[in-house]
Amino acid sequence: MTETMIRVECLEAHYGLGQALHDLDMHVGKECVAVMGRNGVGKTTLARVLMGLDPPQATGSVELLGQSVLGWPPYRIARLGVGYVPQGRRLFPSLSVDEHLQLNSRKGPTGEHWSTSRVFELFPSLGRRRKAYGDQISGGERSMLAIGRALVTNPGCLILDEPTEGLAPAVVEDVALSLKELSREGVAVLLIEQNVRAATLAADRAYFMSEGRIVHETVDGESMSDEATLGRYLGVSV
Ligand SMILES: Nc1ncnc2c1ncn2[C@@H]1O[C@H](COP(=O)(O)OP(=O)(O)OP(=O)(O)O)[C@@H](O)[C@H]1O
Repeated sequence: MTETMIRVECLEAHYGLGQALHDLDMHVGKECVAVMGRNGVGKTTLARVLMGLDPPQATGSVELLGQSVLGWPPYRIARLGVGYVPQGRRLFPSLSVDEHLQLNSRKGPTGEHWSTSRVFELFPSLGRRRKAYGDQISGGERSMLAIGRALVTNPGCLILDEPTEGLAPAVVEDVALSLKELSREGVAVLLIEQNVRAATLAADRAYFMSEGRIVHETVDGESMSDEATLGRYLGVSV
C-alpha cells in the first residue's frame, strides 16, 4: 500500500437543497485511479469539491497531500500542489499557448520535471501552435493545453475531468499513457473519464459512480473494462 495522497471520507455535497454526492469514501495513492459513471452521476461535483470550487457545498472529510482541505479556497489547494484540468478547459482567449504555460510554470512537490518544452514533447501538435491564442486552437489542442497547464505546476496530485474529451484516438492513447507514466513518477492521478480506452490504459483501478454514490470499486486483478461492469455502470458495450 502506497502513501495515501487523496483521501475522501463520508463526503456529501449539495447544490442548494439538491444532494449531488452521498457518503463518498475513496483513496488514491501514488497511482492512477479512474472515476467512471454516466452523465450526471456527480463526477464533476466530486472534482469541484476536491478543488474547493463553489458551488456545491460539501461536508465530510477531504485530505489532499496530507492536508485537510475542505473549506480552503481553490488558490490555496492549487498552491499545495494539486493540479486540475477542468471540464470545459477554462482557457484565456487573449493568451497564447506559450503564455498559458509560462504563467503557470513553477516548481512543485515533484520538482521541475515538467517544463514547457517537455509539454511540447508530449504534445508536438500543441508545440506547433505555441503562438496561437486560446480561442484560435482546436478542441483537441485545448485539452492538451489544459493538461499541459496543470503539468507545468509539477503537481503532487492531479485531478482531471474528462481530459480526453474531443481528442483523436491516437492522442487519447498518448494522454492516457502519459498519465500512467506520471503516476509511476509518484504523482497521484485522479482521472474522471467516460472514455473506457483512456481509463483502461491509464488507470490501475477504478471507482464507478451512480446517482452520487460509489457503487463499485475494482478489486485487485479485476478489469475495469469488463463487459458486464461497463454495461451495468456506464451503459456501454465493448
Ligand atoms: N451548478 C449546479 N446547480 C445545481 N445542480 C447542479 C449543478 N451542477 C450539477 N448539478 C447537478 O448535480 C448532479 C451531478 O452533476 P455533475 O455535473 O457532477 O455530474 P457528472 O457526472 O460530472 O456529469 P457529466 O459527465 O455530464 O459532466 C446532476 O444531477 C446535476 O444536474
